[in-house]
Amino acid sequence: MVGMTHNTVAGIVLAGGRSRRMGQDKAALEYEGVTMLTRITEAIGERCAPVLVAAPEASQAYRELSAESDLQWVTDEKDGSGPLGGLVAALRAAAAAGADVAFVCATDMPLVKADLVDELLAGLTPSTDAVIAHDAQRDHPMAGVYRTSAADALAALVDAGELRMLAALDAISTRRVGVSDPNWLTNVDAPEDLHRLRVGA
Ligand SMILES: Nc1nc2c(ncn2[C@@H]2O[C@H](COP(=O)(O)OP(=O)(O)OP(=O)(O)O)[C@@H](O)[C@H]2O)c(=O)[nH]1
Repeated sequence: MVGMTHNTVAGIVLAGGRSRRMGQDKAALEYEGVTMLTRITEAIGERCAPVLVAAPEASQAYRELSAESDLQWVTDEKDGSGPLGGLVAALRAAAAAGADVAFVCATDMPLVKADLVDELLAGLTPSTDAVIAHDAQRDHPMAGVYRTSAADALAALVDAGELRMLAALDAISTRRVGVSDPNWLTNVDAPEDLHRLRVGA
């Protein structure tokens, strides 16, 4: 059955990266006068509760933003385990908050909309652990809905040294779906990406 309803869908923003290509922390970067983190948490907050921000304690985002923030922050269980390690910690926190499913995105996706959450949720079946967005270029594991019950399987991979998101998704039951507006999936890694977005190129 496709199109199940979910009582509680948490939101998870992965925000603990080092932003080396951008040269400054992407969570705190402003787009259209608002920080990326605020834009995204407000957009997904229309559908998701709680909204959790995952970052290692040592990350710039955690050190500089968490104290002043009204958001719920979840620290990675192990530093250096990358987005997958952050996802595991956040899925466990979402489960503890009563959510069976969480929408997951990166903090460098300023065009994420609540409609993306709805479209991915519509693709979740009883036997599916995750539904991720797919476009003509690639799969987008950081635009997906994940069952919180998948946390242990993903944690076992992290413990075994597998930190690649797409490889991890092959170890659980994952569906790929197209979304109606691929712009939602735009991510900005470097200053030129942000420039392109600002000039609408
Ligand atoms: N919680 C958590 N999030 C992470 C971690 N590493 C990356 N992310 C997030 O995952 C998303 C994708 O990260 P990347 O763009 O691949 O890496 P980055 O470190 O942010 O940027 P680069 O240093 O330029 O590679 C971003 O939203 C990051 O903030 C991590 O170790 N923990």
